[in-house]
Amino acid sequence: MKLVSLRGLIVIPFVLLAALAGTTIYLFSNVTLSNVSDNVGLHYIREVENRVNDRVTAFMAPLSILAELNRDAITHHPEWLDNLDLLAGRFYEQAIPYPYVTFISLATAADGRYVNSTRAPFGTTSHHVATNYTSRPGQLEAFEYDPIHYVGRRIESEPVYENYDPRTRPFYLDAVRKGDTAWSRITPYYGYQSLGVGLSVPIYDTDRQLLAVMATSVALVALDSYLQSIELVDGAFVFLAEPNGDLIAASSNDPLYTNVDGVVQRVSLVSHQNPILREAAQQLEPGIHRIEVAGERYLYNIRPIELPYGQTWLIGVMIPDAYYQNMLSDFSEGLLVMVAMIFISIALVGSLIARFIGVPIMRLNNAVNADSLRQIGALPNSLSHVREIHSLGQGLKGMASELSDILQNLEQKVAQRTSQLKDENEVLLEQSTTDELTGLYNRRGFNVLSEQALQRAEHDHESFALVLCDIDHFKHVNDSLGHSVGDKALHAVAKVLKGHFRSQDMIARYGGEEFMLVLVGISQQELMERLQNVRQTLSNKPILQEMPITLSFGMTYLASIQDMSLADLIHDVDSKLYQAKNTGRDKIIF
Ligand SMILES: Nc1nc2c(ncn2[C@@H]2O[C@H](COP(=O)(O)OP(=O)(O)OP(=O)(O)O)[C@@H](O)[C@H]2O)c(=O)[nH]1
Repeated sequence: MKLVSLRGLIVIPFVLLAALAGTTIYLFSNVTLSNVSDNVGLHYIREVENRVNDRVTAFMAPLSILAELNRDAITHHPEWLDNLDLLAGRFYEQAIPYPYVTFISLATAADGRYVNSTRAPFGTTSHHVATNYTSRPGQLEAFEYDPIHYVGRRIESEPVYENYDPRTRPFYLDAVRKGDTAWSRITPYYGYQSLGVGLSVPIYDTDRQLLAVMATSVALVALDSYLQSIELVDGAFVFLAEPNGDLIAASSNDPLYTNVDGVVQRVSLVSHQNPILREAAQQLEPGIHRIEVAGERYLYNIRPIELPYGQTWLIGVMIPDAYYQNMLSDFSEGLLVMVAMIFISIALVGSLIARFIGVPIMRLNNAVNADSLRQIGALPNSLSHVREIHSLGQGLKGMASELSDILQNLEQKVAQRTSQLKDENEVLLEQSTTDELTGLYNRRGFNVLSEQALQRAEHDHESFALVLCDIDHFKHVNDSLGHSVGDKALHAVAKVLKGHFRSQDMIARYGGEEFMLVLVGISQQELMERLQNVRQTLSNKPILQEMPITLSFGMTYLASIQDMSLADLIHDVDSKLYQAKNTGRDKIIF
């Protein structure tokens, strides 16, 4: 089973969570920002377009209003055509509210009479009327407006045109050709720095006979001034153009037409000196476009303006991406900081949780796994501020303290019990190696100690002697005096033997009435002396009054151990004892 550390379990998910949250917020916000920025750009474009659209629509409205107003009036009052002076006054007064309306004119179809209200494109200073019938037919002259007679004093400074037949003029021909209201081409006014456009209306009688053509025109310089007056963001453009790309007005202060040697040519977007407008000319379909010029990207929209009588103009607005990207860059930076803060906060919370939970639990874990109750006892009382962990720590400390006491008691008891067992073992060992009747070692005692004695002698280069002695005719003692007397005799013999040997010498009851002596580091002479003394004592101080007790001895003596096994030695003393028994008893054979 793969194990995971608690700290890792807390920190890693938190860090992953923080990274996930941060990335999600960042990506989501970036997408949102991107949408917002596009929307900001579009919103800006729409705003400009709406303003231009409203302005153009409002600016151009008088043309159709005046055209329709006069067409309807004259259609219903064809008799007015008999006195064109009345119309001179009417046209002059109609032009007053509209400073950019340059001409309101009328030409009769039958005889080519012509009357107009004329004004320079830039204001009211030279507003007057003109006719081609006042002095003599066909002579076009300018007159001051007279509020009573309408056609007042002739203006000497204005030129006079002979044989002026309006029916040959484009405004007249356009209307007649179309048979309905017609727009004129946009052309510059002669002698004025302004483009102009006109609307001409054929007026018919009830039999659809052409009575007259009424026309009106407006100077477009105001639209150009208006576009230049709009406060645009840096690098932005607004233009008003015809669908073929010919410019009508633009926010840049460039000429809208050229006049080379009297040849007038409109400036078109397609051949404009500004590369951005040239690029814009490639996409004149209504809608949103993206263009790029010299590494600068633009959001660009074309919106058609539908004027009356089938005329369409285009409004183009371009704004550089940098505009709204700059606007939003501060927000993006703020967003980055915010994302970083969220990331750091979540990671910090994870670390704090890891610290408040993970660290104390790790300390608990280390203490518990240290194989020492003392480590648990040494844990601080304020292990953690988390209640459950604090409680766990306290509980473990309590358990450790209790266990420590129990162990201490247990150790004491074990020590006591061990000591007792040791004593008991010693007693048992002694009992198991001691002959009950004589108090000497028994056969088991002999087996254990004789081997040790042999090794000690070999190690210390000491002499080693083995003596086996047997009570003579002991069966006779038992048989004649009884077993209890026999036992008493055995006990007495043992006592005699003990009395004649050193404390380090081992004396064992080897068989029923057989005794084995093991002696290390004793001279053969001394040994012999001691054995003789035993015989002497038994002889001098009889154990039993009824009969003497004698012993037969088999003895083997080694001044140094030379590859002799104990079994060999025992066998040797046993044969010698047998020899003593067979040769009269009460003797020592060695
Ligand atoms: N009372 C008493 N008799 C014992 C004890 N152990 C052995 N005996 C007796 O010792 C006698 C030994 O007899 P034997 O082996 O014939 O030897 P013996 O009569 O001493 O003859 P030799 O050894 O040849 O001199 C037996 O009668 C045993 O019953 C004991 O613990 N108490």
